[in-house]
Amino acid sequence: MTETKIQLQHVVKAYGDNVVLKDINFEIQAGEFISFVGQSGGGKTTLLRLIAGLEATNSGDIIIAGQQLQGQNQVARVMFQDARLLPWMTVVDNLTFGSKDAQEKQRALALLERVELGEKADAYPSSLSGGQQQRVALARALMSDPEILLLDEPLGALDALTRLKMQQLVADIVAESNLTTILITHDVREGVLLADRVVAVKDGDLGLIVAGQRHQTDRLAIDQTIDDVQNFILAESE
Ligand SMILES: Nc1ncnc2c1ncn2[C@@H]1O[C@H](COP(=O)(O)OP(=O)(O)OP(=O)(O)O)[C@@H](O)[C@H]1O
Repeated sequence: MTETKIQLQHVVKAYGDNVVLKDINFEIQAGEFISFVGQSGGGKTTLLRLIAGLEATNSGDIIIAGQQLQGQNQVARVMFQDARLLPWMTVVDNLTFGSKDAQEKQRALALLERVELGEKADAYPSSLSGGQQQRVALARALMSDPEILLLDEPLGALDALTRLKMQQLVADIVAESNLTTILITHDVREGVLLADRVVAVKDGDLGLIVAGQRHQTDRLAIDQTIDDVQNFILAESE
């Protein structure tokens, strides 16, 4: 039986007169991978911040595993476009925040191995490439064994090849851990390839929801879905 992990019920968010999210109703099942795509300013990041509990709704409810969200979402972790590592701490200390606890350090080292950065545990962030820093950020996000992973354009600043490799790593780790995942991306292809469902967020609404291509290899179907989503985004932006 599937468990509903995230429920958005009549969610409204405004900044002053600017109504950013109008009346959002959406459910995400445990283990699902959802991509939010759409043009800048559509409200994607705002939606993610509400689910993370970093901001409050004006009205409506956010329910996490059956419980109304109040304050910060304790079972979710967010990964941003920039890695936000602490420059004065080594890579492993960025995961443990300098804790001397042996088990915690063990877990951090295992996660660094998982993101293929075991040999960089004692390095400082400034000696790492952008892609490596994002892998550290991913490992750090996993330290608390979250149930929900919120990805706010985490691959946006990477070069094309590094980005493809990171997409695969994210897909593998999410699948292994059965994480419920939301990805915000401007890259419709990325959103379609990684997700179970793709949501085009437009003018404060969830305008189009289509099946993504996670676990699928039918190139024609993938290309068709990408076209459909791109056409929708462009058509709506007149
Ligand atoms: N803290 C804030 N105060 C005032 N307005 C805000 C705030 N955060 C977001 N907004 C406004 O909310 C709207 C939606 O922003 P949001 O960042 O959610 O869009 P987005 O779809 O994620 O865009 P992008 O893809 O560029 O990140 C924009 O008009 C933005 O100016």
